[in-house]
Amino acid sequence: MDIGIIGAGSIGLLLAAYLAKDHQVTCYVRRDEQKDQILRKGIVLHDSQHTPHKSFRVNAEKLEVLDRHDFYMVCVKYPQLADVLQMLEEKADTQKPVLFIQNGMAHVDVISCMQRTVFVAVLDHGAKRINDHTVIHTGKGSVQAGVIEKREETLLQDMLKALHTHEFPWLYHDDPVNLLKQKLVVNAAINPLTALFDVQNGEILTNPYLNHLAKGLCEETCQVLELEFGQNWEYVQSVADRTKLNSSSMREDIRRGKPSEIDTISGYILSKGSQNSYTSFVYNGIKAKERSGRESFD
Ligand SMILES: NC(=O)C1=CN([C@@H]2O[C@H](COP(=O)(O)OP(=O)(O)OC[C@H]3O[C@@H](n4cnc5c(N)ncnc54)[C@H](OP(=O)(O)O)[C@@H]3O)[C@@H](O)[C@H]2O)C=CC1
Ligand SMILES: CC(C)(CO)C(=O)C(=O)O
Repeated sequence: MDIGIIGAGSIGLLLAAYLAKDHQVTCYVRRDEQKDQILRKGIVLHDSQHTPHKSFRVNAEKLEVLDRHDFYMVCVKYPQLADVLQMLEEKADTQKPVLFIQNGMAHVDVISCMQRTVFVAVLDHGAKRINDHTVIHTGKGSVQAGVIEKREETLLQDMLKALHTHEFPWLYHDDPVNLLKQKLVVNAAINPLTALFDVQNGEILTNPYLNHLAKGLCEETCQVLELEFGQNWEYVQSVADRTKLNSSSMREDIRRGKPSEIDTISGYILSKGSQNSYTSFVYNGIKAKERSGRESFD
């Protein structure tokens, strides 16, 4: 298949490296330096500490020259999604499907209104970009994708069969919105707290005050999403334990002065419910951090 991957950060580079083995891949980036690095050196993938790294040849282009492909995959973070959607509307082949892999849920409302075939996916891979053309596969998992419109099921299933390998599984899920909801509970309870208090994920379990706040966030999120609390709170705690030494993506964004995904995580919950005092506090707290970060760069 001929695949266009938009955004070559941790996830875009990871997908591009694995797909390049069997498919023709073009990475769309926004900086000339990144385009040059990928074209000159290929994508370097470190998939474990014990195997030598491998390099994969892919094409690279600036997003402004977005071309025709069989399948588009959007791998930018939520704050950059609006620019990409505009470019897709203007330049991408309207007959070809687009897969969105963002965390959070605010994008679902937006993409559901697009006049084209859209799919959503949830990844449980861990990936970390170490430079413009190198990515470490920090945690192996799968990509689970599903449709928004039932009538597009067969098309997606056929495409996933073409992408799937034992080494890097691409799986069909018949209720992707539910998967996104479960992931949203984890991100809503862990990400803003770890960013506000500048702690690793494990502190949610070991600091009783943070544990109390995380539980409150989890309760509010489950209520808005109409999910059972007990099971989801267990899940949040198991993820915090499994990733106890990780620094959450929101903490990293705030530390680097980059816009976070707060609007599609806590912001989405606030947009759907009214009595959410814990969520409102962390939402405004992260917004305040983003604002002060920006002022210090001005
Ligand atoms: N990392 C992970 O392990 C996981 C991430 N996710 C989700 O996947 C999504 C992507 O995450 P991740 O890869 O970590 O994010 P990154 O920040 O690493 O990558 C985003 C990339 O998008 C690029 N980008 C931004 N705007 C544009 C644009 N207009 N045109 C072209 N490229 C653009 C950025 O370019 P530049 O380098 O120039 O800033 C960057 O390379 C997020 O929603 C995240 O929540 C989900 C599961 C796991
Ligand atoms: C699961 C968790 C919290 C792992 O750090 C994550 O998804 C993130 O940081 O965005």
